[in-house]
Amino acid sequence: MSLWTPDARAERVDALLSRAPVLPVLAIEHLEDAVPLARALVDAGLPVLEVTLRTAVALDAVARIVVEVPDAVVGVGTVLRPEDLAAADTARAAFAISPGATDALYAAADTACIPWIPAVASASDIMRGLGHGHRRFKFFPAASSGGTGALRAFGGPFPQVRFCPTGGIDAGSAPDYLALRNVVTVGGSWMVPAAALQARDWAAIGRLAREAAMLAGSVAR
Ligand SMILES: O=C(O)C(=O)C[C@H](O)[C@H](O)COP(=O)(O)O
Repeated sequence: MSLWTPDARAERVDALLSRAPVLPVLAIEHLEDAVPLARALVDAGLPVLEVTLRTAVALDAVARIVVEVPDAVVGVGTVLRPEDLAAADTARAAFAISPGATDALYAAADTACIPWIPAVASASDIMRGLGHGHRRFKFFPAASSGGTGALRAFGGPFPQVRFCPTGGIDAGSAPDYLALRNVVTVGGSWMVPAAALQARDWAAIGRLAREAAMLAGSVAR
């Protein structure tokens, strides 16, 4: 038995992800970077963040951002196992998002209060997700799984499905994705270049984030 109806789940994910055209995907190595990085992104107009579980401090970073940057909508990324989903909930993240999906995660998400966004890369993946009552998916790795052409093609058999394409997208290609009716938001790390993060150059990250936040305005759907 699921706590979520398909409608409730899709509405909740849309409400979260549609707050910004771009979802920054973050790998935070140093806990002290979490709050200034989140502030730079939120102030630039990108309030929805994905903090990936790729680093040891990720969950502590989420907890800090939740408390200290109240305007941020923080999700936990790289959710690979049900334990990760539970940890995201405990850290008071707004959502959890994965690079793929497993039966164990589909089952755990049914009884979790935190909304979970599985990822797909094929029509079969989408059909499996639909069978579990999901209609919102990350599309990963977007660029190498067919990019905008694949998303346009998915729109035929799956008109009720919308996506957050992520993986290999940058400021140049993001507008092409955002122009598609079945794209809610675009995920990516391009606005947080490794060198700028290492140098704690929040101004440079803020500039790139501001450009990313303006992308939706340049797109006619
Ligand atoms: O770690 C995860 O859970 C992922 O799904 C992977 C990330 O979303 C992408 O690696 C971001 O892609 P880039 O913008 O190409 O850096």
